[in-house]
Amino acid sequence: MYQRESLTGGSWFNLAVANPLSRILDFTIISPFFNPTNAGNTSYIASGGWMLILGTLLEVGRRFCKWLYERFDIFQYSLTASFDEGDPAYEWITLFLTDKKVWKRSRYFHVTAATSARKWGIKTGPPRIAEHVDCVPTYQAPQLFQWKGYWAEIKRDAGGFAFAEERGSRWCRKIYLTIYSRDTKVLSALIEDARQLYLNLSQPNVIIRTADKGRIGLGDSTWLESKAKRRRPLNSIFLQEGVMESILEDAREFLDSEEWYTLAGIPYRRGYLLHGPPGTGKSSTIYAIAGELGLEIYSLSLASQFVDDSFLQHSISAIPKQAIFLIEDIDCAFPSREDLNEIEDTAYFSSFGRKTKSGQPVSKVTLSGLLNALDGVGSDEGKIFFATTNYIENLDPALLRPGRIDRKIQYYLATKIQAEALFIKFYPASHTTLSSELSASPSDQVSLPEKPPVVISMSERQSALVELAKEFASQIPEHEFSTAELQGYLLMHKNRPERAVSGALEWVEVERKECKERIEKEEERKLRLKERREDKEAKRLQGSLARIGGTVVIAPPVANDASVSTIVNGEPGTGNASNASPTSTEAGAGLGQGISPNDTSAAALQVSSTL
Ligand SMILES: Nc1ncnc2c1ncn2[C@@H]1O[C@H](COP(=O)(O)OP(=O)(O)OP(=O)(O)O)[C@@H](O)[C@H]1O
Repeated sequence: MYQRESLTGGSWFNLAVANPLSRILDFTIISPFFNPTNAGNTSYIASGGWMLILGTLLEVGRRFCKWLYERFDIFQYSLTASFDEGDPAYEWITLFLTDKKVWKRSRYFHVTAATSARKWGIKTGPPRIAEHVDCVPTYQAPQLFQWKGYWAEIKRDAGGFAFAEERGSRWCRKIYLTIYSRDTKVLSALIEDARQLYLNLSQPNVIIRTADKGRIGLGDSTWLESKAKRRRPLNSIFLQEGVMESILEDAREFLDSEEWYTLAGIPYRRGYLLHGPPGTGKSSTIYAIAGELGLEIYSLSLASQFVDDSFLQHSISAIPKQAIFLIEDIDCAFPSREDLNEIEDTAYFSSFGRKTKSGQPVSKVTLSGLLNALDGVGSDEGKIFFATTNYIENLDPALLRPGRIDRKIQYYLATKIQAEALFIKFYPASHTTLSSELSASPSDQVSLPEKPPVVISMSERQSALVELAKEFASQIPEHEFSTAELQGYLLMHKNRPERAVSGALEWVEVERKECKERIEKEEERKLRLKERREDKEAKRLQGSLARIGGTVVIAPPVANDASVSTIVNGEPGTGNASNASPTSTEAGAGLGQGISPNDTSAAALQVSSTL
């Protein structure tokens, strides 16, 4: 009775709405199920029912409003975009925020001294605490700022673990940009503004991105590591005449002809292979071209233990349009037969994966995986593919076919002309002092006669240096040393061009001697490996024959493996007779022991039956 009174008496709500409804409920819906004499209980249940209906109506109303809001854009006054770390757009926006000094009210900063993380060399963050670190605001608390009259807000995720199939988890960072406008063009304009700023600021540098397995995860965020390398002027690289110009022209033409490729139905991509001895300028060429064309480099090492076929596919498809995809030392994925044998014999597992004894990593990428990745969707968007190798002969013809590799450019050891150009570049007249200009220093007293310092004009110094360069070049043998080696030598005499010239002949002799020793050591190593392999094969064969009741006679190695015949006999029914063949390979196969085709020297094993 008390409850009924409290519901029906007193409040405006009960009088105006609840009362009539509860009566209806009382008499039409609920009453038939209860005893009419028990009026107190009935009204309690009726009020509950009414509350239920009211709640339902409110929820339906809320959902309806939400539906209207989402569908008809009535109440929306802002647009929000999110940026994932690892995506190039994330970098554009962080640089934009830094440039707009949005960090001013930030209270949290990330400090880094790692050069790889300090990207543009601009004054990022607050006034620098020290020149040796970068302070970058974390934007963990939302920050409001104005851009071209629009209010915007920035917020960064504190981070969270995102899980990616097969690849474990990574710490995922996002930036949310909310702009208080209903026009998507405003948002696009802001992002374009950020991109332009990024391009302008990074112009003196080439941005090189590398894939990072540690944080690979959802979406396309594979290229998490990036570093900025100072652009290298084209004229600081000395190649055979016209080589640099022709690559550059070809790449420029390619970048300008997207429409032509589309009309012709040809996949819009271009591949270059730079091959030749180490230290001849292959990588330097690529960096210089990237700087000249304003392209970013996405560099992947096939030797990395986390790079397998699916990673390769994923990372190529994550490269944006008009960028350079670079694979250095592409041959490492396809070792020569000799290397394969070595890997087989000596491979060991380190904490960084499988390596040969000499420390050469063994790639997990297969040829078909690489071909698929290069042919796949990801490779079809104006990407320029560059690969370098020291051993073109190890590459499969399938990889070298046009469409995958459109141009092959050979690099050579330095010529005299290159040596001369390098010398001149090394000693610019404006920054070089000739020893004749110096008063003899104590260290020079032994080798140089004491002379009073002389004053010479810049042009005189210039012509003296040109003469020195010619003299230097005349002492360097053609195609014997790489440009990197010559550079290393000149670095030893950075401020003393005359010394560089006078010591060149001696240096050549020393280098030749060291090179000879290196070659001899390498040959010895190969010989030891070969002997060990032959020994192993002999033991394997002996073991097999012992099992089937034969004997093995090991004949001395012969010069021409192919001329050696192997006689295999064994118990009837073991298949030996039918498998007897002139090559040890087949003989081995007949015994159920596979011998690699390269082991023809193992054909020196002559096997005869005791039966
Ligand atoms: N042709 C060249 N002109 C100017 N500098 C060169 C040239 N070749 C090599 N160098 C110098 O030698 C060093 C190594 O060069 P780079 O890495 O480009 O050679 P590479 O052919 O790519 O070697 P590797 O095959 O071992 O990767 C760089 O510092 C570069 O400045």
